[in-house]
Amino acid sequence: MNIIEGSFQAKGKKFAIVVSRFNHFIVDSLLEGAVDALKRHGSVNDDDITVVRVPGAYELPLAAKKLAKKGDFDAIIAIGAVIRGGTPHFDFVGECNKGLAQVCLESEIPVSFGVITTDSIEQAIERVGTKAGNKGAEAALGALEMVNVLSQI
Ligand SMILES: Nc1c(NC[C@H](O)[C@H](O)[C@H](O)CO)[nH]c(=O)[nH]c1=O
Ligand SMILES: CC(=O)[C@@H](O)COP(=O)(O)O
Repeated sequence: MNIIEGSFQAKGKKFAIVVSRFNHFIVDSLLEGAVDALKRHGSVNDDDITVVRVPGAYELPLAAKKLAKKGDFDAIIAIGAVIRGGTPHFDFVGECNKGLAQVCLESEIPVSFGVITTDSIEQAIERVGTKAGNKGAEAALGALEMVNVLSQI
């Protein structure tokens, strides 16, 4: 039986992190977790990490598409925090995953999903490094593994 699975090792590989500024007090911790994971687990050089900031989660897919089209990156990590408010706006902004998945499939470049969608600030805080881990780091680990897996297919 042949099994293809990836390690996290990615020295020399290039990563773009597209990060939304909305809820920056949360997103900053997601970004920190993602960069830490790339460096500590992937041995990725600082110069091989590019951070692109956009206003909000709604803008993540367009920035990811432009980055994928440049062809300079082995993977893209999308980081954001969509926190439910008092209107259905959450339901629309949170759908940025559909655009990100489309970029991933069309470009055949891994676009990992580090956008948290929570009903409360407390839930968001739990997902940036307290009770529920750091979702930015998780997204980075997913990108590291996919770069390796795709290189073996
Ligand atoms: N409410 C949140 C937003 N809203 C802003 C949109 O993402 C977008 O930037 C705006 O509609 C202009 O096009 N964005 C988040 O990332 N998180 C939110 O909770
Ligand atoms: C996720 C959102 O768009 C949200 O922050 C907007 O808040 P509101 O629904 O109260 O306008």
